[in-house]
Amino acid sequence: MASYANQECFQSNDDLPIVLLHRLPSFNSPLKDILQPHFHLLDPADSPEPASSFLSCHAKSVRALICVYNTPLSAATLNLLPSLELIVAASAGVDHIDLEECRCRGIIMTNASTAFAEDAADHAVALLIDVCRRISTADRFVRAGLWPVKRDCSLGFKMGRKRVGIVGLGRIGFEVGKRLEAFGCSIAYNSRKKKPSVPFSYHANVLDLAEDSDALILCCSLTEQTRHIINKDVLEALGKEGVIINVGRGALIDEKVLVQFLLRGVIGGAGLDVFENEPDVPRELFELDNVVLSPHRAIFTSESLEALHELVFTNLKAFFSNKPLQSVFQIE
Ligand SMILES: O=CC(=O)O
Repeated sequence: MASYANQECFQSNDDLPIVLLHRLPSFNSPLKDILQPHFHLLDPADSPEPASSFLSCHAKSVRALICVYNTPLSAATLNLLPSLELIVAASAGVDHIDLEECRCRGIIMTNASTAFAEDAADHAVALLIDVCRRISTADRFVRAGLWPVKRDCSLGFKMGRKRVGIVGLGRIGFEVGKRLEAFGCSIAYNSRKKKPSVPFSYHANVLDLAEDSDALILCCSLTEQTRHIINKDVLEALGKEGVIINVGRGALIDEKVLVQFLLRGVIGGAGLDVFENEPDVPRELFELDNVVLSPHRAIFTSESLEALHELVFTNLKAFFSNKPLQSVFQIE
């Protein structure tokens, strides 16, 4: 359990560095209590004014902003904050933030990948095991009362010793690789650059990676370069026993093609935590036993939220004391 004891003693709100909150969902509400003694928090949600006039009124004083979960942060909102220097993204993915605007203005960004990596990786591996071993299907079978009346003879696939390709070897991807190595899988990856000192083999493009893999696990960020990185050709290369797992963002995959390929048996199965138009999930997938679905919850454990709150606190403290930040997201 982290300690947030007051390291400095402030007399009033006027002494505190000002931090703006951008739409805090209820599961992050402890964050407010953690930050309140150390920062003067501005939360447009607490004000009767419309968010834009609230922002213009406080604009000059705001140097740091916390952007929670996936609420869009557009150039128009950023333009209301001319003094902004730091965005603390309380998410691993930052595709909801106008990165181009941040890059032009030299705004620094931190994200939550260090806090979320282990739990997101556990979820990716759980989806892979579930797709291969049909655990959710077996659960539905038992709950439907079918066991006493018929035998479940559907065969799954062995997961150990498979060739797994990881797309995006950031913190989450690396944790996935570590876990699957312990299952005897051979691990390869694709990312923008080959990583020095990583024990996994590198493929410079996703198509080659898919050709050499029994399962692909998507852990990369969604950017203009990675949108639909998993297209018809990549899925065909993965092949009819191949499995795809996505804990990154839905739009990494051309979802219409994926659905067609699953229905026609062009690929072997999918474990999906994220979708192109959340919370809409293509209904055709509901009938398929080789597909496991979860509602964008790979990072949701109480421990990872606790780690997130600690990371947000640490980064804000470091920023206002001119110390190095953790988990800086490189905007390219
Ligand atoms: O999907 C969750 C995140 O990006 O943190």
